[in-house]
Amino acid sequence: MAVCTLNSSFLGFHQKSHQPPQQLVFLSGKRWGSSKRERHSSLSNTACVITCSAGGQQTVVIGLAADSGCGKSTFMRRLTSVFGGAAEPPKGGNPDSNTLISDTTTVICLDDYHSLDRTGRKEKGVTALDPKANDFDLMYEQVKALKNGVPVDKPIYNHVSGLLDPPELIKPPKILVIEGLHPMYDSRVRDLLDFSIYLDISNEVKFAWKIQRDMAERGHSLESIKASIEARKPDFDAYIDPQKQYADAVIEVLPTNLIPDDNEGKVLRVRLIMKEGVEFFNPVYLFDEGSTVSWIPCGRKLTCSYPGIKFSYGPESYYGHEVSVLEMDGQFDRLDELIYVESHLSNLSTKFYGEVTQQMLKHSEFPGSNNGTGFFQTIVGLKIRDLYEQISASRAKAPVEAAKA
Ligand SMILES: Nc1ncnc2c1ncn2[C@@H]1O[C@H](COP(=O)(O)OP(=O)(O)OP(=O)(O)O)[C@@H](O)[C@H]1O
Ligand SMILES: O=C(CO)[C@H](O)[C@H](O)COP(=O)(O)O
Repeated sequence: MAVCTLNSSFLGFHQKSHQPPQQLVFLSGKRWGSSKRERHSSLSNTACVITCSAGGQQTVVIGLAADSGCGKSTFMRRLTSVFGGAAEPPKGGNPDSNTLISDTTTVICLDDYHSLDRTGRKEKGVTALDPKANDFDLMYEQVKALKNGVPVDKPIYNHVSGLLDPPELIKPPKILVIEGLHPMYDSRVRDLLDFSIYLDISNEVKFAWKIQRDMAERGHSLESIKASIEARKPDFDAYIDPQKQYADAVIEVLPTNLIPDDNEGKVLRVRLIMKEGVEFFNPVYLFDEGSTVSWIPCGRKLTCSYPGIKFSYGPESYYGHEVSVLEMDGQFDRLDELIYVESHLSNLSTKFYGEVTQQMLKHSEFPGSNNGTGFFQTIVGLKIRDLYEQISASRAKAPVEAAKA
């Protein structure tokens, strides 16, 4: 049975009114809708669009939370690559759009829901991390509309000018990724997520990455970088960091334990924390599911230079949830040898032997490709593809089952 939605006013779904689009719903060829709605629809001057999906298929919504400069864009590039095809900003749109669209995925940046522009935040003395600087009502309404197959006019926060630009039209994709500071902050938005990820970069590592990027690419001084991190910290602790308790998967990035008192931040210890009992998500395991394992793979099949590589795996508790944790400390010398590690991991959701290694080799120039950040981001990308395929299959089956009953 097809479920079709006639949306008569998506172009009028403006940020000020916060009104969801008018809809007429057709089920099995019958039309369901109040006469008031029909009147509104027929009188409307706005453009119409019919979104129709076989089997009531909905958009799968993924949330990715992290502080600024913590690798969200890099992760998104790895994720879209798993689905094939390039991700690009909307064609012919605002050149400063933050949106990336590929055949399967649309990634929207939640900075677009800043309700205060740069000047407004300065005047009110709030940071972009403060919920007061963001419009969660609109975020909720628009993510819900997209999930239900209805296009929206999403605002754009322009990072170049610091202003709110006119909105851009976003059509419902197969997979919608909402990435940014607050995808799990508002419980209404959180409840719309089919899967959520938190990139948890420790302060030491965040500092090292920010210095590397902002000094080299943006011409900031060391002092100004330090000041900006310090200024954001109280709001980060209050509003961003607590979201990790809700995440289905957390990628935690810490300084290495392999070099005593290391303060260079080059060698990393990365932990993939995977919640147990999440529908359509089976945590990855090393050797034996549920056991506690420590593994040093360096030797004949994996080249390691100082300080080597150490993997660990086992069950833990995280904010009161049962989780499985896979940890990698150290870095790879040769990416083609990663196949050796991959072959010892199970539940990877790959479509063929060596797919993780292939993805890693394809993007060897991305930051984190020689350590657990790139490795685990790639694995999470494959798990999201699997989750999407399972959700789609179960939704396609549901109406058939209902029709049989
Ligand atoms: N895994 C990694 N290993 C080393 N450095 C990294 C890694 N991921 C990101 N970085 C560093 O952090 C910078 C920011 O990465 P990226 O653009 O992916 O983050 P972001 O969260 O999207 O940032 P923003 O929100 O500020 O746009 C990169 O230019 C790089 O210097
Ligand atoms: O934390 C951020 C999210 O990426 C930005 O700092 C926030 O969007 C504010 O932007 P700008 O730096 O343009 O004032």
